[in-house]
Amino acid sequence: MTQVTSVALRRVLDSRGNATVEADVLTDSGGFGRAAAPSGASTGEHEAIELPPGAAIAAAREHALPRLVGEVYAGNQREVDAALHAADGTGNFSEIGANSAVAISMAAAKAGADALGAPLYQHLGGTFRGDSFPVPLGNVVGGGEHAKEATHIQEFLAAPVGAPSVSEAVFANAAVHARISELLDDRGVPAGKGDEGAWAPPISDGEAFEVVGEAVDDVESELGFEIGFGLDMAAAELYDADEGVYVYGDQTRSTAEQVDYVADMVDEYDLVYVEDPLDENDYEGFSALTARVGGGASAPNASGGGPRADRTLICGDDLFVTNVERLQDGIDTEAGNAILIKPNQIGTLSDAFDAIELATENRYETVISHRSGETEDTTIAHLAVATDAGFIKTGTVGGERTAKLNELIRIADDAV
Ligand SMILES: O=C(O)[C@@H](CO)OP(=O)(O)O
Ligand SMILES: [Mg+2]
Repeated sequence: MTQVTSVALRRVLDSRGNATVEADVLTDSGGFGRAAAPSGASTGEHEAIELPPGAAIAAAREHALPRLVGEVYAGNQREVDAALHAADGTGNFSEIGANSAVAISMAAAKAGADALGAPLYQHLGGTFRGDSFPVPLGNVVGGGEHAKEATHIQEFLAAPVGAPSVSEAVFANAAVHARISELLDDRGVPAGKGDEGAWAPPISDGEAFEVVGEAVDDVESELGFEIGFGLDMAAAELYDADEGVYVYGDQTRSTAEQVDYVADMVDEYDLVYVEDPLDENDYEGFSALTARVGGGASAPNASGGGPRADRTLICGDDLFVTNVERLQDGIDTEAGNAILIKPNQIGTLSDAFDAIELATENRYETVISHRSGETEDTTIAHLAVATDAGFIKTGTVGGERTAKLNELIRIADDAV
């Protein structure tokens, strides 16, 4: 029923106007799945390798398709993903491209779900999933690698941790985004948008903290539930390894100063979430900051599940790159208490699941994430529900972002 009978690959557009890989997987009973690879701009140096789409497609056609078509069952995700690894043979997908691998892996999951007649989240997570939803982290102001002449910090995020439903959470983030536009207008600041649809105003990080803090407070009072404030600092992009300092325009901070700066911002703005506050190789700095503001990596979760609002989440994205070995190093050194999960960083859904499982066993919060270059693909919405993730980071506005947010609303409405 779920035996793979064909895999088609093509180049399609992503949200930045670049080419990316799309895969179609078909099974013998007519199950069909289509998925496309996203692409990062602030990529971690330890990520699986993305090849130019044309090269990734050619290599996957040559090496992977013979191991998939007529050979594996789309309903057996581990078998599909093992075939992709065997076809690649390198450990980091540099032969067939992590972009080809992830597109095929996700398309196979959808084809398996289709053949079995189950929604994707249920195929991936089992029949008891679908009642608990992630808190959407909404990028509302940003710069870094996602927008020129804007803030040094890559993402200022709204985190509607008190929203009574995922739909209200999604609309709360859109309301914060809209409120920021008004506040920037009041200040006479013009603002275009960055790669993920966040406002990209030419203001200092300090001013962005003020504007986002005010917008979050305004929308929180208007809607009557708690909206937290978070950041993705993408600090590896700020770090000058030769000098050992973080560079914010003409200001620099040593590692100790960076830890102090982040801890001060956590206190001042009551941050619920800080991603990549330090360089992607600085486990020590992550553990120092986690000990200071993260409540310790093994702090008990007072609510017994779901988002851990009792502590600031210190999340590793470029640090862990969805990789179980790097996460294990983090667990051993108590570096961070949350992990960003991006399937294309590691190349397959099975590898992403392994990282989620290891994180959960060790009380690390999981945050399922988009990339700055995206498509209309909605797999990550299903992955978040399937794994009971506490958070999803997938933007606030813009078609490729709302595709995932609206899919969460549909899942909650039993409409998928
Ligand atoms: O750093 C990040 O978390 C992501 C997504 O927001 O950006 P990119 O895809 O450019 O790595
Ligand atoms: Mg990040």
